[in-house]
Amino acid sequence: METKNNKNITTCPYAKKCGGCQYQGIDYAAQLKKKQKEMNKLLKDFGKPEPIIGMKDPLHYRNKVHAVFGRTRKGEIVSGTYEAGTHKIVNIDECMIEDEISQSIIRTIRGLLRSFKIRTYDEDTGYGLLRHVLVRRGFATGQVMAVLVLSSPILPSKNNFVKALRKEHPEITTVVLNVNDKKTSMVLGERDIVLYGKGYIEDILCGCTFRISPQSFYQVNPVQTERLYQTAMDYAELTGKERVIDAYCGIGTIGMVAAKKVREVIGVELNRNAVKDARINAKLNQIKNIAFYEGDAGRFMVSMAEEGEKADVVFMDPPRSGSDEAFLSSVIRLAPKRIVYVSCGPDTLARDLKYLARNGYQVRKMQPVDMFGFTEHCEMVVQLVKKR
Ligand SMILES: C[S@@+](CC[C@H](N)C(=O)[O-])C[C@H]1O[C@@H](n2cnc3c(N)ncnc32)[C@H](O)[C@@H]1O
Repeated sequence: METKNNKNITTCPYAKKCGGCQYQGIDYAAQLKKKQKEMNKLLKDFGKPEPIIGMKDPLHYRNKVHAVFGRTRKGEIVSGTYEAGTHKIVNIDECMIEDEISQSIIRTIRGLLRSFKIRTYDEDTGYGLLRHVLVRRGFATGQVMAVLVLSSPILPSKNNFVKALRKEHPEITTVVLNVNDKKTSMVLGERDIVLYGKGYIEDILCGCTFRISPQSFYQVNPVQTERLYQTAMDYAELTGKERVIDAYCGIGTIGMVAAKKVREVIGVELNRNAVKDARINAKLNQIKNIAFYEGDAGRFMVSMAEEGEKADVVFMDPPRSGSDEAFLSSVIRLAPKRIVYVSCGPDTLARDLKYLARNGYQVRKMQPVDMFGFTEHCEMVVQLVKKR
């Protein structure tokens, strides 16, 4: 596989079965053109998006690698991804967009299973232990977290297993056992048991240090995330006096990057573990003008609007499904001067922009950022300003 930006890149051998990279075999410059065209078309009612910010190196950018484990009919242990639209596992040795160190950790785990007599989980029968492995690496800190998702809290010979794993990969700084004993397509269960290290990793973005727990959301492409957040800060036009809301805040990244430039930040997030990380992150970075609330962003905004609260700037970064009417209608009541909408779902972004444009906001700037090379996905940052 070629590693440079604009050369033709040979197609990944798993491309068809995996289905994760829709732009396989397409030159990176041509991928960017396709995304630009797509964004221009989708968002044409609101103006013309800026030229897309592409990656310097579009390979191995993902800091999070997930592999599902199972067996073939012949009893061979396999790990990789589900074949598109099925529950058949495609055994993957190498992926061109995932972090290489994390991939090699997953291969090592696959190799260790037999000698430790660890059975992979069978979805149909419910027997077996190892369901998934998730590896996350802090690109700036080098810290690595391996999460073993098991159907039971008991991993036989766990200390020796961790020792054998760390012997091959001394770069691993923490190992967590996640218990998922439900018949579900969700990867992670609710309970985490720390087998080694601190149970989380840290990474650095835009000069702030962030603690990331197994269950918390963290952007998968940290190099482009810095450019994304920088654009979001520029679009917020902060002067130091603002009261800012960071909605759908995850571990508090956007709010904390903004905190140095504003009077006060309020963050809201649904995931309890992410809120816990966010609060610790504020302390870690000695940021005192920020507070985090756990809950649904829509409900939180409704209650703020009912209490007659105001905000100067609202950052919103919802999941791919976008925001909801409770949230959007309350934002309108809070009447911020600017809304900075960060989106990984351009279709739902277009839907939500339509609502905001009908209710007193004007789209001023739109910046596509490529966070997901080789896939059809595109991240967007949009600046909306309140009409006079
Ligand atoms: C795309 S992530 C963005 C997180 C963060 N802004 C960042 O850049 O890392 C979306 C976040 O919204 C959270 N979320 C999903 N539904 C939510 C809801 N109804 N209310 C509040 N947060 C929600 C998710 O847990 C996730 O952390």
